[in-house]
Amino acid sequence: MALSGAHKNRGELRIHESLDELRTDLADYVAELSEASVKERGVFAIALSGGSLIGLMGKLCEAPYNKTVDWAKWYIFWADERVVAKSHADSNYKLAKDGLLSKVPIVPSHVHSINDSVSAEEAADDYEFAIRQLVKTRVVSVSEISDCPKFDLILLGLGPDGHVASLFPNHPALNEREEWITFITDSPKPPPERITFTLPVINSASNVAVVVTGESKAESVHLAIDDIGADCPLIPARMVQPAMGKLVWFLDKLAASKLEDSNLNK
Ligand SMILES: O=C1O[C@H](COP(=O)(O)O)[C@@H](O)[C@H](O)[C@H]1O
Repeated sequence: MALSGAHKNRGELRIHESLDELRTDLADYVAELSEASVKERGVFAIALSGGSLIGLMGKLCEAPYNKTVDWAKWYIFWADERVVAKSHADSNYKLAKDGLLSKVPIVPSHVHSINDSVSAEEAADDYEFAIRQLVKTRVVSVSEISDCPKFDLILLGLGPDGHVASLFPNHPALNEREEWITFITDSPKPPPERITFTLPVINSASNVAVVVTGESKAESVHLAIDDIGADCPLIPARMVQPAMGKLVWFLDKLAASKLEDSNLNK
């Protein structure tokens, strides 16, 4: 790891010299959380995002992880999904299926993807209902301080505009406090129709990791993490603040290039 650091409110920073190093650290991190969760609860409830994240998780399909991780105990969810057919190139499910899930022995019935044959609103309702059933059976545990599900791990990417999951800057979905899953039909990034975990669900997780690479995201990383005063734009990534859980940022050098030195152990 090139640098590490910690911001008092905004989590642990892991900054990597190369993408290869980041991929290995991310695979180690996910494998360790999986092992701890299976030991404690018998299952590992993990929520994925789309975008560049899945490619960065690729090492999990390789030795030693493909053999050592207890894949049969994994339950897979999506922190956000585009409301398109599962075979569509824009589908976050398809991305994860092709890049990860088809390469490791996941139990097919443990893969909880959205209903893609209904409207975005119905897909969000259906997904929340499905998660509520899994909370009842303790596949997903429940937060001690809210009525929200407590995922063992939520993995997020970051858009150059500061969006996480499908929570976009200045969008009303950011204010949703009642629903676990909400929907949007006007995403500024195509495709327009999406469902997304709400901030209360993200912030109820036991662990949240935000995985960010590339210079185009450096400004958003700075705005999400650094202390930049009251008049700074409140981008969605800055609102990711797990109440009881642990937040870790996996960054490459380019994504970290605008971070203030005071956050880094140099
Ligand atoms: O639209 C989305 O974008 C973000 C970021 O994607 P990236 O390719 O820039 O890493 C992603 O995390 C989210 O799941 C996806 O729906």
